[in-house]
Amino acid sequence: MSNLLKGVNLYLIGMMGAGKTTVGKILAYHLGYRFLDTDDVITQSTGKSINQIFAEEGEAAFRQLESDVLGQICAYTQLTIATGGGIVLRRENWSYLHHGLVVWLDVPVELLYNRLAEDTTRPLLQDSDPKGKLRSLLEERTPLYSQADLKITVREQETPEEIAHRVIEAIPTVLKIPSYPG
Ligand SMILES: Nc1ncnc2c1ncn2[C@@H]1O[C@H](COP(=O)(O)OP(=O)(O)OP(=O)(O)O)[C@@H](O)[C@H]1O
Ligand SMILES: O=C(O)C1=C[C@@H](O)[C@@H](O)[C@H](O)C1
Ligand SMILES: [Mg+2]
Repeated sequence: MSNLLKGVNLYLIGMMGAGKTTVGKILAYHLGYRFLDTDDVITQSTGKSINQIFAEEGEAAFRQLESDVLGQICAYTQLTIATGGGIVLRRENWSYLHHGLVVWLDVPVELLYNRLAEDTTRPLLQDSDPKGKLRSLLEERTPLYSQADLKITVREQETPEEIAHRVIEAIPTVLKIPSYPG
């Protein structure tokens, strides 16, 4: 299985709560890849939670950190990377993402909401209408997520293992094998 992607990085994109972190760890295991999460790299390198960064420095500063981290990560190979839900917002991030294979975990708003209802770690959901916020973010970002190489539409009740399995099955249909001159 570790040969499937020939070292090409796999980037998971999608909304908050889509399962990028959860499914990404399973995919990394099956692919024989290392796992990285851009949100975790940011919190570890700054020593601050994402809530804290948003509150103290603002979203724009967080987005800059996110681009910096992505720029560093894409120099490596054999990684499965769970990205932050908003990574798709900056055009420059796509030049990094497209070094690898980009998989969009597309999850209906109802399911996202059920998963995140009790969660206070997503600053953008600290809203009087979190479901409405999820809906408007998804609407705004759908054209961006659609730039992924692969879209996996997640069904209710589908386990992270099942989703990871579907991603692995679909990879050969969209493979990007590095080409070497000569
Ligand atoms: N297939 C699934 N079935 C049930 N629960 C799931 C599934 N995938 C993820 N979850 C749960 O949903 C929550 C959000 O998942 P996760 O943190 O992996 O999402 P994420 O896409 O990484 O979100 P973020 O962009 O905010 O980092 C977690 O509590 C996780 O356990
Ligand atoms: O969807 C988003 O904009 C975000 C998702 C999370 O992964 C974090 O990156 C942060 O909470 C912002
Ligand atoms: Mg995550």
